[in-house]
Amino acid sequence: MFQLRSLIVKSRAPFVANLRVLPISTDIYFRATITRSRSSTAYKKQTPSNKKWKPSEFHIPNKFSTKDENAKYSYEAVSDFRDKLLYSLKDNEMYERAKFLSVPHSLYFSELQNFIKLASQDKIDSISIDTIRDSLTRGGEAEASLLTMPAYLHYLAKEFPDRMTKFLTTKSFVSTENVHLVYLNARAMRRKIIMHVGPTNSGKTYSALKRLEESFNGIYCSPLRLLAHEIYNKMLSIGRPCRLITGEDRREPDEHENLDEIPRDSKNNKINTILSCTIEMVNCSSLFEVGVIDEIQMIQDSQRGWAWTNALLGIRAKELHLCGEETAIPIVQKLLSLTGDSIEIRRYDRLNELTVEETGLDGDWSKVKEGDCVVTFSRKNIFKVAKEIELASGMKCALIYGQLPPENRIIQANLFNDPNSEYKVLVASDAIGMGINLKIKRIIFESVYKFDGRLERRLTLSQIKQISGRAGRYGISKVLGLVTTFNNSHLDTVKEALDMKAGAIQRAGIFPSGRQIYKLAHAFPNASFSQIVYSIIDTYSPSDLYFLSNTSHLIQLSKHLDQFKLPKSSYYTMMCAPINHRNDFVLKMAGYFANSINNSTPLDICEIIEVPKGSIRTFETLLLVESMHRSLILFIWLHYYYPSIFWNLEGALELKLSLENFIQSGMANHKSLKAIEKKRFM
Ligand SMILES: Nc1ncnc2c1ncn2[C@@H]1O[C@H](COP(=O)(O)OP(=O)(O)OP(=O)(O)O)[C@@H](O)[C@H]1O
Repeated sequence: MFQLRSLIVKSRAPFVANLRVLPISTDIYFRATITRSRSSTAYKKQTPSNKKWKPSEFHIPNKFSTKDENAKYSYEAVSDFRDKLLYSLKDNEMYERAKFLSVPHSLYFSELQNFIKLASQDKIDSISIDTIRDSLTRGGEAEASLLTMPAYLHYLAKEFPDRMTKFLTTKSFVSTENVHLVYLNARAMRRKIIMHVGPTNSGKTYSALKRLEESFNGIYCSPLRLLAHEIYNKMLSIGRPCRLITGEDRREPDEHENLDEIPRDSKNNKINTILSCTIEMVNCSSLFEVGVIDEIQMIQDSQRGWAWTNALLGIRAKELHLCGEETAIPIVQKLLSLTGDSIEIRRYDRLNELTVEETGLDGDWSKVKEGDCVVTFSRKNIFKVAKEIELASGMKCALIYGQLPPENRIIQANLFNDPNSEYKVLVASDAIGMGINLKIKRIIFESVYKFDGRLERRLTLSQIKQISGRAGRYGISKVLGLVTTFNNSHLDTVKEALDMKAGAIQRAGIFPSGRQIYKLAHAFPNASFSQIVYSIIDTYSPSDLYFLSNTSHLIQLSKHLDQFKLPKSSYYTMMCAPINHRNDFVLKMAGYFANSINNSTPLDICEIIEVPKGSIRTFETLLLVESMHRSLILFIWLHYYYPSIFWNLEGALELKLSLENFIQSGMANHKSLKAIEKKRFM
């Protein structure tokens, strides 16, 4: 656990002492790994006759398949899956979850063997061997248990309904039937949906935005903060009053416009504006003439897909434009067949050709040229690669990565786009993978594998297409787009991905709604935050149309916040708040903020965080300042929900600007940043 320095955090701040003692267990859900190995004979002995279980399936597939593209299957993990399931379901923590839903002890343990036998014979409706096997190999017992526990409880409810009444009541609260009817205001209208589909750089968003510009009032939903900022600035630049709402930033038109000159709605005298927001911040209550949802294929994203489902079902726009990949057509059609909205599909072709080069860079950074963007997948690698490129090629690199505040990303993007700047190369993470228009001539994949927190996974077809699509943007870059790889051996993977069609999307992500949380919190008045979260996960019924978005971050967050006895009314706010559960500093600050909510203690962030003196000399300081910035963003977010607790917004915004300037000074000097020994910062 790192120590906060008094230099950076004012020592009189009350939380400093607290922070040092808070136990943060990052391995609660990811501790289980696959350790036992089996010989192939043992594997054969255990393997049921089911033909799906072929050892060949458990190696990294050479070719992309639409079914599974990425998992590094471990054959050992599959061979003893019965033991693992039994072991994980017998775990006391698992039984506690069942107990919370009033499952009798005797029933829970007496039926376990039977359930596992049936599951291994693929005779349990709600779960297939394939899914259990996938999750065992991907995430170990902990992840598999997130799937098998609900399956087991559903099995018990089917076989012993009289003994599972509480489970059945809770299940009815989180039902996935008629999700579309939750949005009654949108259901009260017949919307016209126009779906713009095609490859990257084909002008889909351009066409939808043209319609938005002409509209009386409208909403643009972005997959990224940076893109929401880009559209906000674009609208202002053409004289359209625009609002911006992202998890961390809210801007109203009166900061930029003369209010008297702005056209007003004749009925309620409200200003007619365009709203540019990140998709999680979508407004489903106001009525818009035109709405635009960008990158609709993200509806299948395991973490964030729910936000696209929510926007698609909930936006109250007479005309709703969806931009994205062709693969999203089936799921959109299925959902719209329920809502009764009309749909028109417009197809687009790529405006600029995209070519994969004949060879990679052969592992040689001196082959990098002006206008290249090198894509790599960790913050640590971004700095390392940039340094190597600057040494090998003599060209300066701009850097863009996920943790960098959007304001700093914009500065870096502008430095790269400006032909007169000395920054000729961009080194970026996949944060540039969607929508953003950068003057990139060639994309270079430093690797085609990305660590997802547990395993190195090959990039998906969609990721490779999206990232490659940043090269040769029509109207910005005058040349055709080029793509290559740092390692020659990765080139075929990229070629293959760009030639392949991704499979159709069949299911949309969903996430517990505020209403469900409210109902459950009332049904279980003494329950902790994590018990409420588990009760949703455990009673969720699989559906052909929806899947429950990845909840592991929510579990970790809720367990952490359990220590602070949050009021129930805050559960949903904290669930949606911008809290990166992998960032210890932010997680601790979230706990501290939760404490303030619990005690109704007013908090001035300027009393807690201050900009460090001097300059950034180490990666650690840069990361710490980035984490402080993220905590500040969380504070600002909470201000909008609890203004009397999280007060002094003006001071917080000033501090935000100072931190961004400080970060910028570190970025300008990134080549001379040093690492101190603690690697965990990176
Ligand atoms: N008709 C047009 N006239 C001028 N510029 C255009 C036109 N159509 C597209 N562009 C420009 O081409 C680039 C790519 O367009 P756009 O962002 O709409 O592509 P897209 O299909 O949405 O791609 P992606 O999915 O990669 O975001 C943008 O810079 C856009 O401004």
